[in-house]
Amino acid sequence: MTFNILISDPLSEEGIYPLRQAEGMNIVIDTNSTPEELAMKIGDYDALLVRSQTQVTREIIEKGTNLKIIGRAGVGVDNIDLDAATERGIIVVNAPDGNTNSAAEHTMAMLMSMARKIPQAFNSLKNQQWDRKAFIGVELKNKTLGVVGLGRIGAEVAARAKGQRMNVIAYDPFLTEEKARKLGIDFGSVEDVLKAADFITVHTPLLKETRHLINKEAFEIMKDGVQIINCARGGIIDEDALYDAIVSKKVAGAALDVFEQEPFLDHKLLTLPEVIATPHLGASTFEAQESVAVDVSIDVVSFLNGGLVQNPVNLHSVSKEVMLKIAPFFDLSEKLGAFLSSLSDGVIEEVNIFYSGEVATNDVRPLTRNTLKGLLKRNLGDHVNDVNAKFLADRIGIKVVENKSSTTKGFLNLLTVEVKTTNGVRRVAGTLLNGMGARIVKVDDYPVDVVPEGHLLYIKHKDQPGAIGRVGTLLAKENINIAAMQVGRTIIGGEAIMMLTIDKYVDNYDVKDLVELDDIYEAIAIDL
Ligand SMILES: NC(=O)c1ccc[n+]([C@@H]2O[C@H](COP(=O)([O-])OP(=O)(O)OC[C@H]3O[C@@H](n4cnc5c(N)ncnc54)[C@H](O)[C@@H]3O)[C@@H](O)[C@H]2O)c1
Ligand SMILES: O=C(O)[C@H](O)COP(=O)(O)O
Repeated sequence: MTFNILISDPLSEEGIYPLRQAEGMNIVIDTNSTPEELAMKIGDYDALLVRSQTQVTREIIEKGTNLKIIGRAGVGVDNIDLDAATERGIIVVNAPDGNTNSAAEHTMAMLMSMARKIPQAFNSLKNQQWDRKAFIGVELKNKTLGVVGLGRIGAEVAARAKGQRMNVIAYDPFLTEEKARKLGIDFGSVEDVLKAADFITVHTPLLKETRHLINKEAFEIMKDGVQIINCARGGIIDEDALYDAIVSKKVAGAALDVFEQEPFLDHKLLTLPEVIATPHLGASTFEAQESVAVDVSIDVVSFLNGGLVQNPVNLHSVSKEVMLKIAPFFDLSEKLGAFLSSLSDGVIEEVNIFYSGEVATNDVRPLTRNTLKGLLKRNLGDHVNDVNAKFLADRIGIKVVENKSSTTKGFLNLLTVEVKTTNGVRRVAGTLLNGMGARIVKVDDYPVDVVPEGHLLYIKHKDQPGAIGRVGTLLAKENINIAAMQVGRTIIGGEAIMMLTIDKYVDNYDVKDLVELDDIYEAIAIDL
């Protein structure tokens, strides 16, 4: 059997050796097609290998009628429509580790070049100027580097910065005090990091939560003369806000490898002498390119030959028998995890999942992985799936405990998820109502009956007349329409919760005024 493989971005020739030497692989390298041309020819291929340039859109995927696997030779999969691939049963694999070192080294190169104005000085020299006054830099030693996102690359950058005798302070939703102590760095909230740092480097994925994480308000709380680096993803920093912050002299320098729109030839940030930039070169080393190409090539060969893959991004690996019995709970389990990721704050230390009733008589591990997927996705992004969710939880150091009991607890089946964080314990329970779909039936100790979908608002308040009215009036003022409402309490006159379904997406900032109202204790936006 012969498989047709299309490589549509430049990959290392050494790196695709596993593909070249495998039997039955017909490899076509075509890195010049327009999106329209790619859409025309993709139907002939079993596998597509890309970097970040090829946009693997829904249209391309839908035209890929023979496509079985998409390999991303790198980390970010934001150029691939994962939903479309999953819907079409196409597995997406990436190479998450192969370019970590190169991206970290590039970040350090940008940091040092920026601090010592090396690109600007070089340009001046090339223009036949011997100018020693215009390019006075600053030392890194004893300065503070703020790292936002301490994953693979962020942690490598932090280690290197310590080698430069810098102090490092980091924020990552999965960073605990103990982990920070082991790494010899400080930890704090995003605000702590932004306030303390002389240099700030971002290393998060680009997600709804991280888009414009560094915005006008963030610049305002930073030190005067702060310098910023982005070697992660364009869009984490609001480019207009960065421009204004540089012009107003709040920010003394910016080093950018990635941009909101790529590629480009003209960019207003590049008109500023304080900005240095590279055209998305973080992973562009011989070593990284060979390594990521080897990793995806091995996975492509293995998958096409019916084997396992090392780095699945969207694979749902559930056996048919298990699938038949537990598939109805898949969506609910993910929603319970997602619900708790918004409800709980602090660093997650432990997840307890209680299965009771009939469902508990099955192998529920795929449901547990799906719950973890829901829980982790908000911070780790779309590459978390039911296959890699447990692996990621283990890597982060989250203890996961499955508890099973065939006792029914009032429902035929009940899934209860409990998350222990550094700030306490939160719990949510859900079930499937015969013919009526999924319901959340308990939040912490409060009984409710909520459809787990759309935009929800959790509000904790005192159980007394007027609370609902005050909340309704304030939401009306903000033009937030309430579609459904549930109130739950354990004792009359004690604490109670409201669960609202609202018509539009809001974040916690949008509803922060609710907790200023009398007897309203907590207001949390939950997007399912
Ligand atoms: N410039 C390049 O060529 C290049 C090369 C490789 C990777 N990247 C990009 O670098 C970034 C990091 O890659 P990685 O391999 O280290 O990923 P990773 O998944 O190992 O780490 C990302 C970290 O960001 C954290 N995070 C998520 N939301 C956050 C938030 N709101 N605030 C703070 N932290 C948050 C996560 O908890 C995680 O620890 C990605 O965007 C990736 O696409 C760029
Ligand atoms: O996400 C990544 O791996 C990097 O952004 C590298 O992208 P590239 O493969 O296009 O260089």
